[in-house]
Amino acid sequence: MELVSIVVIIQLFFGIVIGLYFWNLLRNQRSNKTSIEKESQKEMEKLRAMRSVSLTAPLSERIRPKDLSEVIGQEDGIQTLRAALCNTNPQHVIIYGPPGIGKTAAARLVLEEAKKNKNSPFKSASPFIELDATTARFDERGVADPLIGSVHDPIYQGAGAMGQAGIPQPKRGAVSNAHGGVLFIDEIGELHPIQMNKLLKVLEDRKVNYESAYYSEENKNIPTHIHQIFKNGLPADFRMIGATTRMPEEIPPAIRSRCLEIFFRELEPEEVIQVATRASEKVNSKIEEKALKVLSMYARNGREAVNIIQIAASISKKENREMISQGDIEWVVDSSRLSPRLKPSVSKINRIGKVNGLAVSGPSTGFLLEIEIMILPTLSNGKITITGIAEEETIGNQSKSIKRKSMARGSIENVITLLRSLGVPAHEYDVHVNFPGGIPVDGPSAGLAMAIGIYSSINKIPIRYDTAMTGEISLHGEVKPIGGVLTKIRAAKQAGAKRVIIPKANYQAICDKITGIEIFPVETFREALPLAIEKMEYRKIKEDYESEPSTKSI
Ligand SMILES: Nc1ncnc2c1ncn2[C@@H]1O[C@H](COP(=O)(O)OP(=O)(O)OP(=O)(O)O)[C@@H](O)[C@H]1O
Repeated sequence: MELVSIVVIIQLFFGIVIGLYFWNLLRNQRSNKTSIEKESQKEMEKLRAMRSVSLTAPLSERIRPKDLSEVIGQEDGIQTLRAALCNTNPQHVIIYGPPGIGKTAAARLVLEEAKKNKNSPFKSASPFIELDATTARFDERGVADPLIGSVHDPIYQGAGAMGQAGIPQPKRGAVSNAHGGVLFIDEIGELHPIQMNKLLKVLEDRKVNYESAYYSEENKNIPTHIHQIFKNGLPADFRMIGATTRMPEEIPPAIRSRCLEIFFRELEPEEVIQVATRASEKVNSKIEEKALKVLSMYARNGREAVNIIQIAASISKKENREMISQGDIEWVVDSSRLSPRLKPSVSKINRIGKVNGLAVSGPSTGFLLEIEIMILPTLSNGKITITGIAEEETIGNQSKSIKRKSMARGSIENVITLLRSLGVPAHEYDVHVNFPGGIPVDGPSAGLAMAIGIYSSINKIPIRYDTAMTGEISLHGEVKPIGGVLTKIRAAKQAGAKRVIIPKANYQAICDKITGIEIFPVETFREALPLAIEKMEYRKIKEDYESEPSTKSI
């Protein structure tokens, strides 16, 4: 009897101990939970307080165009963008252009425009997902990849309840979030080559395939949706809009070949004025006309124009003035150390050995380039000196590039041979060609201008100051096509040229849309010459070299 009561007492004792242990555990859990909740409440308070504070949005955001028609100066680019995306079969596109000219603004608006077409595959709920390639870094082990997505394997911290159960969890990337809509990749040229290759695969397959060493088809713990994703991939059917300030050659050909390429151009001073005027209206300020003029000399793009207005408006308001003055703009320009827009203009007189060439820098910025040529009787077989141009240039892209000697020298040699074949004794002179201004020039497209310049110097015939020209020249005097012709024509017009000579092979009907400048498409040097030099003098030259037998092939 006594033994029984001892056993009961012991059982009771252990029962109480175990009970106390679990009770304590439960209490700890509860107090843990309450302290987590308390902590969370405190953080929520802080979050609410943070959310209640907001500075005003930058002006460039507030005046961001709300409709494609509000994007100034990019009519051609936008027309192509519409053609690419607002139809029954939208295409992937890449938009090239310098910074701050409306690429992002247009990309953000085109999906909304496309949705208005009832035959468009985009639906009202189609998403627009934006990703900045400069910050879309990924982890090589595949733990995190904001573009493609990744798999959280059970070993990773934060894998949660599923992780504890040994379940790998696929995490969506931007390509899947954009499913059924548009994925906008800003600065696509900065994407890491590995991400670029993965992106290509997704564009091809229209889905993302995930892999994990922790995935097993037999694992019954894994939920059906995860089995589905590992077996069939995650849908990623979208249209991509890439934007870049890089040159097309710097973008991998594989991605370029899948996209329609669209070029946005630098804004002209009058267009910068339009953006600035809208910006000043938005901040309820008026602006002097002279102030706008100064602004357009310094702001290279829409974003710069808006930023200048924002600061100038706050100066004028601080001084209780409604009007932004020329002085306000000058102050901003000076304190921001802005240098004036490079704005070469044609000279006012016809000159010997001075010719208006045309160059393109970046994807779509054109320049007028006054090429200077000086000749001196040679001391030893005709020396060629070139200044103002890189002696060596790099061609290719990020993954593969080669360096080569500047093509300008080869181009001048061609020109000299051509002139000699025309009976012009170019070899009897030392020729010095100078490209002032440090503008990057590609040698071949300045061929025609150099030929005209050397011809003018040797024959002492002035070149027309109102005429600009571009074109590669062959040994037989043919004017060969070059790149960026529309940009160059616009640059010629901007610089005050009234006439421009271009290769006939570059002429397109679209050239006629550019008003205020006469365009002369030519096939040969012989056609270009009378257009480029003073009329009176041409008659004489014509007589001279028509007597030369070697000109027949020209
Ligand atoms: N063509 C334009 N028409 C109207 N506003 C413009 C234009 N270009 C720029 N802006 C103004 O400048 C701001 C910046 O433009 P946006 O971001 O579209 O330029 P971006 O070409 O995408 O530049 P980045 O390459 O630097 O991203 C816009 O919010 C708008 O206020």
